Amino acid sequence: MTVDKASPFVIPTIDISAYLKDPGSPEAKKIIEDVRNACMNTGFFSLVGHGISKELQERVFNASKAFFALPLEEKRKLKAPPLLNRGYEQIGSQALQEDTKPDMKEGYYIGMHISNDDIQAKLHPEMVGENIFPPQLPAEVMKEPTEQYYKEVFKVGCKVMEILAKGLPYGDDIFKEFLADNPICSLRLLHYPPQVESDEKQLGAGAHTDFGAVTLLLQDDAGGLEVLNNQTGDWIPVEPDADAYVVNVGDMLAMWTKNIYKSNTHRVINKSTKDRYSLPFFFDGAPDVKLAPFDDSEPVGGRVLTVEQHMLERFGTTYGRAKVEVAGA
Ligand SMILES: O=C(O)CCC(=O)C(=O)O
Ligand SMILES: [Fe+2]
Repeated sequence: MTVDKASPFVIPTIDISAYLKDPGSPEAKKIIEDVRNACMNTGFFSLVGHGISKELQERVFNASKAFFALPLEEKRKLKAPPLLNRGYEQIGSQALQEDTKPDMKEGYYIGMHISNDDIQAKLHPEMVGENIFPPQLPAEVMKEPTEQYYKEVFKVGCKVMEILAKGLPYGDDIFKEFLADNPICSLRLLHYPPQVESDEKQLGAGAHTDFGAVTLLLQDDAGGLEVLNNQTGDWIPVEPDADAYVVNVGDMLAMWTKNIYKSNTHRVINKSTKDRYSLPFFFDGAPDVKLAPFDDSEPVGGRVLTVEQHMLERFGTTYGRAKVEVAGA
């Protein structure tokens, strides 16, 4: 499909409940088509009918608020090296965009809890291992809701991967290896303070594409997420919708499909006058899977990375860049 140059920039709303009920139904076929079209067009869609309860989502937002309200000195203790995708990162740790100030957001990563003695953790010590939680917050406040939520969004993410496979011409099991043996995913709690002064170099999250296969994002009602319309250069706001996950294609899907599926640029600026909280869930997959085009043609850029190599490169670039800024400040 070619995108009509005059076509408006649309982030469609796709209700997947009929697919969840019966993946063989005619309604499910339409959902597969709609998801495929969204991936080829803007790389974004708004997913409803996911089945995750408001109550659980609310508990996770509350966990996030309780955590970020802790004193900075206590939050700073919550790191789990050599793991890169667990624990706390303070404001200014990452610069998702080049030539900007480091991002004005703080975050907390939670993953699949796997013992550090497990062979997978030993093989992939930067990406696979144990979750950590602040001792100050009772388990029912942070650990339980966030780990439960991780499980439920993971299940929806697996369904999205299944729907994606069915919309591609490479067989329904094209992501089998990617989804095998506890694929790496991260739930990220994010907090953006309000940006009182407008400074074009200071973003909440600088313009970037996501690193993984897909992202499932829940945002609160503050607004501030914007997607780039590549044809016009305009930034299109993604309006908050409490019922919806903003789902977007990440770099891995773009690499596998040679950019037929668009890993689109987006950014966050919290222009509201209150704190903004969001919960992206990144589906990054099995670390040894190769990010080579599915059609066996030459990869864009000529180089094939594994999931892990790609993730470490993107973590290294975006966190490394912020370190340089801080050091030179
Ligand atoms: O906070 C958001 O709404 C989006 C964050 C984001 O794009 C990311 O963490 O990759
Ligand atoms: Fe993102």
